[in-house]
Amino acid sequence: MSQKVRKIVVLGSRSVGKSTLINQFVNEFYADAYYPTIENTYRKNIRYKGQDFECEILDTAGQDEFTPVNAKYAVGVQGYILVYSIASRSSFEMTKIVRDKILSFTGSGYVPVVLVGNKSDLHSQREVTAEEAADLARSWNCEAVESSAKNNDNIAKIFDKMIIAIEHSLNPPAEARGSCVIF
Ligand SMILES: Nc1nc2c(ncn2[C@@H]2O[C@H](COP(=O)(O)OP(=O)(O)OP(=O)(O)O)[C@@H](O)[C@H]2O)c(=O)[nH]1
Repeated sequence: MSQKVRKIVVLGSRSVGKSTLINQFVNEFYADAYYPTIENTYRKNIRYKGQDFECEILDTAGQDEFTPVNAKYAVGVQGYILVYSIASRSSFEMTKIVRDKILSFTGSGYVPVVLVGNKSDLHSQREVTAEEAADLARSWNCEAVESSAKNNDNIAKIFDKMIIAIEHSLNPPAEARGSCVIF
């Protein structure tokens, strides 16, 4: 069966673990060292419902409120993984700013997103509850996942949920498409 290509962009504040979680997923590799990313593309196949998806995953430099969303992060992109650290409220707030920028750049009211609270191993430093992340995700009509790239906890789940969200957006159920009845 032919492979479908899915382009996914990973965005979020600096040092929340974007590169680390991608490396855990793609290369099963974890490093404690921190090297700020400029930009990197990774590839990995994901199998979902008997279909293979060739995922192109774009790792980006940490965002702040002044970082523009450029065409690279929008043209041909089907889904976004927005990452914050559960130990950083400001990084959680940044996911809202980044999503708003994507919506205004693409001129759409909805984009497939998985909201990821990484560093879930840092229990004693937690600043963002799982409930408020779930509430935010619900308001975006998307899913929230807490992960630890350090412990390889829930990393594959992030990408599974991303593929599901993209497939739903490309093939919405009939009622969401506004089905008609022919007599
Ligand atoms: N405790 C803990 N540390 C993590 C986790 N994920 C990443 N880190 C650490 O956090 C630091 C930053 O990780 P990166 O993956 O480089 O973060 P980034 O978001 O790609 O950073 P930028 O390239 O600046 O945007 C590194 O020292 C990682 O080892 C995690 O799940 N738990």
